[in-house]
Amino acid sequence: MLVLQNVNKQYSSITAAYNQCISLEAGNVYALLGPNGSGKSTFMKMIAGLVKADSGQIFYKGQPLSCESKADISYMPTESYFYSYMTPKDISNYFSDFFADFNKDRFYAFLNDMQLPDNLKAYKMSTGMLAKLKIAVSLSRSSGLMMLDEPLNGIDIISRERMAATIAANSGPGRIMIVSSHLIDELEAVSTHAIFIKQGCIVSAGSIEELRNQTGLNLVDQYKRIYA
Ligand SMILES: Nc1ncnc2c1ncn2[C@@H]1O[C@H](COP(=O)(O)OP(=O)(O)OP(=O)(O)O)[C@@H](O)[C@H]1O
Repeated sequence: MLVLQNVNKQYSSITAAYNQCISLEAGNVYALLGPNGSGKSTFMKMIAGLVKADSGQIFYKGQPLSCESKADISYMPTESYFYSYMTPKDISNYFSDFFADFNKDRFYAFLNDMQLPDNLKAYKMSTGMLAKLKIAVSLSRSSGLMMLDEPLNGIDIISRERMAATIAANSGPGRIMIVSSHLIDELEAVSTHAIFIKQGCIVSAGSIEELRNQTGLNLVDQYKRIYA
């Protein structure tokens, strides 16, 4: 459903050369793993069309990326992107104006589940509340390809497990979910596949079960073996 062929992005500090063909299938949750600066966000931003690859090609549902395909692809950045004066209620109006697939009922159900008030301005929210709000906004769209960049950052340990489970519960047969995180334990519990990135290159990828069988290690120990 999503194919990257020899995609390459050159920055002065690093060449992100995802120098192989990788294919991602609907129904799966991909844990995108790697240390700081390894190229996880760049990988997602190229798929979202926010960073232009210098070479290589990206195909979504059999077609090169286009305006139509981008309408079905969502990317949640690491940073908070809300206007400080907006409440969740304002944010739901704002996003439903921007995105035809934004479902307000689903958004309010997430607010309720996450115990976020709909009338509190963003500047009054804690880091964790803003992180949950970003997840609520992202999951309220019906994109076929959903990418969440470090969604668990700033969320307390109890809520984190719930948030990870909520993300996994919103994957499905018609959707590819790609989630980056340094919280590998939480992510392993809810992912079907893992992609390890090192200095801009994919160094290992596959289903979590396959990778466990091949290496005899859980994801944390595979991570240590690759990067330590
Ligand atoms: N706009 C940019 N201009 C120049 N270099 C950039 C730019 N964006 C990213 N980079 C470089 O590309 C490399 C990969 O960055 P990226 O943000 O993709 O890493 P990451 O794996 O998401 O890191 P982290 O875990 O810290 O978020 C880094 O060396 C970074 O400095």
